[in-house]
Amino acid sequence: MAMANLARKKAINLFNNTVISSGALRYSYSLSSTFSRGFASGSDENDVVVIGGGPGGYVAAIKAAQLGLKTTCIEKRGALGGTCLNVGCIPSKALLHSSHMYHEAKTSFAKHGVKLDNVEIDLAAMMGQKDKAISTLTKGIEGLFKKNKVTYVKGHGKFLSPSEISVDTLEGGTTVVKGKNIIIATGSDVKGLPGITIDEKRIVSSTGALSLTKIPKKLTVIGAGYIGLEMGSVWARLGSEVTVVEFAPAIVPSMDGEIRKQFQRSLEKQKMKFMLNTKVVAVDTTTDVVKLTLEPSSGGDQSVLEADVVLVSAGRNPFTSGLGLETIGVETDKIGRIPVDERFATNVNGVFAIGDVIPGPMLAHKAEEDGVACVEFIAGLHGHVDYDKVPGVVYTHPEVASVGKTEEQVKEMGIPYRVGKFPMLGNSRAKSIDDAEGVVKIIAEKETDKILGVHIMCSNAGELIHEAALALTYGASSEDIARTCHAHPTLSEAVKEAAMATYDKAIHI
Ligand SMILES: Cc1cc2nc3c(=O)[nH]c(=O)nc-3n(C[C@H](O)[C@H](O)[C@H](O)COP(=O)(O)OP(=O)(O)OC[C@H]3O[C@@H](n4cnc5c(N)ncnc54)[C@H](O)[C@@H]3O)c2cc1C
Ligand SMILES: NC(=O)c1ccc[n+]([C@@H]2O[C@H](COP(=O)([O-])OP(=O)(O)OC[C@H]3O[C@@H](n4cnc5c(N)ncnc54)[C@H](O)[C@@H]3O)[C@@H](O)[C@H]2O)c1
Repeated sequence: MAMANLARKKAINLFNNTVISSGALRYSYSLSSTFSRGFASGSDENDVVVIGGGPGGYVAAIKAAQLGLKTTCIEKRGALGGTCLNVGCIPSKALLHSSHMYHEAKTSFAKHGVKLDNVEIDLAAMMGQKDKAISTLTKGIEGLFKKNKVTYVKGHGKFLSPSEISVDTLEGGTTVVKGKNIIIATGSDVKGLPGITIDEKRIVSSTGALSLTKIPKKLTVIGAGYIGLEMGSVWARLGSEVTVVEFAPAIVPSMDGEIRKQFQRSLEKQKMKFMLNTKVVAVDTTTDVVKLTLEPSSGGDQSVLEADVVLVSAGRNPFTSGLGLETIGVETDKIGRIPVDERFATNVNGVFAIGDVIPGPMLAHKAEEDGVACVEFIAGLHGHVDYDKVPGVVYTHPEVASVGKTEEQVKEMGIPYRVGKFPMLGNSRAKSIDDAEGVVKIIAEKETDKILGVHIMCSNAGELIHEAALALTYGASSEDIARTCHAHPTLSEAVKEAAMATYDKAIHI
């Protein structure tokens, strides 16, 4: 999927040859026939119809409208923003923040000379603050649609033909929306596990875990990935005894091994328990407590674990149910994803797909990048997304953020490399705020010093990682970062020091 730099340069040359006018960029649609079915001439036909109003879909719709294309977005949930805004990124970050404040008030404020009596949780108020954040943001996107003249159709869309979508509208009735180009941005849904029925009360998906009305005494999490660790952290901070059952031998299997070990130790200090190499083989909900039968991943003696609530967070599946893909012949792969080419085109002419429904990391910012690039291709321009440089962040405390290759991947590729590390204990800002857990790790090619991967565990790692993402995007060396002046005292200085340690020596350790 990633477009090579060479292809990008070619694209820019093509762009320069065709569309620059008086110093301003004017978009020429002369190339569009190569990429799409062209553009609408009739009054009721759209240039672009987007099915799904999540981060992939709504961003694609706004960008298409900004490029001068007549655009409609169809969304069935009655609110824009998709999984991310309604039941994903935003509510989880709201609860992570609120629960962190509670935990800090209970465990750290006194050290800073702030004394409070009887710190209490008002769970309803906490949920209320989360809900307010969601509704403000979803209304904000509706405002952006109006500003950019995107038509918003509320309802469930289904293909009648490659250029016609039948919509069962939320207000009742059916309407047909026509488009020269259709973008499928229908996202993903929780992956269920055999024999486990999600009721969103005692056996919950992330959606249920974001809206519990009572703090469970015992919470069992199935899957030590992004959702399990973030939602596990929320409820552990609020007082639940959290046990995470993970099939693989490690938490977040995609993470750099060294960082992952430190991360697990940190979560264990926060009283989260881990049962690795373990699978759930049966769940019994017939009594007051849920009983999970566990077994080693490779088979062996069984044991029983009791919980009040069980969170199923073992991954997500692409969502295309009821979309009528079979009517128009859009192909899907073994796990239901829609394969696309480098222009996000499916096997059916004029039908494109982006975001969680296609292969690649299931992340909101990746879906947004897909959306922009896809409509740029439709408009006859050249989009660009490099999946190797998509940052990933686990928003626990400390946060863990990474971009580029892990040390294990670099080793496997046989590239000679150097590693530079800097512990947060050597960072004056982290020490001054008494939040110095973690490390910055940089991996660079030995011969050229070009940065291959950056892994950060610390408070605000999710903000710090973007310096590294930019460095990777522009092919920077560790010396480039090390010689860039960083403001003092900041957590970012740890990135500079790790870069110094990569090509030479750090100062403050
Ligand atoms: C608990 C949780 C936390 C997360 N946290 C983060 C995070 O912190 N950072 C991050 O980057 N990612 C996070 N994610 C992942 C992120 O939410 C997804 O990667 C992102 O939402 C994908 O965007 P999308 O536009 O492809 O799909 P979605 O956001 O899933 O949107 C698809 C939309 O299409 C609509 N739709 C589906 N079928 C139809 C149809 N036939 N007609 C009309 N509408 C339809 C759906 O209702 C939905 O609103 C999180 C996910 C979860 C579950
Ligand atoms: N901060 C973020 O960016 C963020 C937050 C939440 C979700 N997300 C996205 O949402 C997606 C889904 O999140 P997720 O946490 O459900 O998936 P995940 O892929 O991150 O983790 C799933 C985990 O479950 C384990 N697993 C799978 N089957 C199992 C089984 N039968 N028993 C025990 N463990 C099992 C896997 O080994 C893996 O570690 C992720 O791909 C992620 O991209 C991102």
